[in-house]
Amino acid sequence: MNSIESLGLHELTLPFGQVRALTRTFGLGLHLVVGPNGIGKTSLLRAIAGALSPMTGVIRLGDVPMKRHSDRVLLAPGAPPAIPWLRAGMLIDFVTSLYPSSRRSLEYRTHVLEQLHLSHAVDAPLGTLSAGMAKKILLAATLIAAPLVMLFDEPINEIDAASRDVLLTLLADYQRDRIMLVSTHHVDPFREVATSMLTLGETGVPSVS
Ligand SMILES: Nc1ncnc2c1ncn2[C@@H]1O[C@H](COP(=O)(O)OP(=O)(O)OP(=O)(O)O)[C@@H](O)[C@H]1O
Repeated sequence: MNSIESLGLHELTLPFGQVRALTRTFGLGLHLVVGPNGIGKTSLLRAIAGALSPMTGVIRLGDVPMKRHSDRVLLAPGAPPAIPWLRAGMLIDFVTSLYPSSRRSLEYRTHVLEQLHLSHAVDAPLGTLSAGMAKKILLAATLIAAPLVMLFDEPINEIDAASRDVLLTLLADYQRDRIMLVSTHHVDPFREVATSMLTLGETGVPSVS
């Protein structure tokens, strides 16, 4: 699978956690990354996003090193940047402005914000948002920027059940034309939408569906 629509990890070893000589290919769809605390799930997502340099190994999108495709990958991190005065909507608009070739329409932006009950939160400074609202802002920015590779670090931590269901629906809409990696400790909510599951710290790589 060497088309642009495949994300390949080749003998990847990371400086933190226990990712050692990991080889794996992800196609279109949603892939779970699971494993115990500290094993290296976040580090793996950060490496794919270009925020952490591997010790050894290569990450490729199709045949090309991922670092030459920085406009095609975005990580929704676990927590917002420490810029408390920044209005949430400005963060969304700045992030999405970096993805001109993939970002979605204003109608979709409005749809996502309404569905996640964020319409009023966009005017609030990040530092005044609850953890759950801040998490939803980060998720919304990624969903609206919509690059080929979307990475979500523990996306359903902190968010309420209704928002979780909305998020799962929004993610399902991208199953056919995006490569999504989701790190999580909660597999069950994703069973319907997940294509595969990578379990770090185990030799086997069980399939979800
Ligand atoms: N910048 C850093 N400097 C030093 N150690 C780090 C750094 N980033 C991560 N680590 C360490 O690397 C290990 C893996 O961290 P990582 O956050 O990737 O794990 P994780 O699997 O996502 O854990 P959790 O499930 O608790 O979120 C941890 O022991 C962590 O303390």
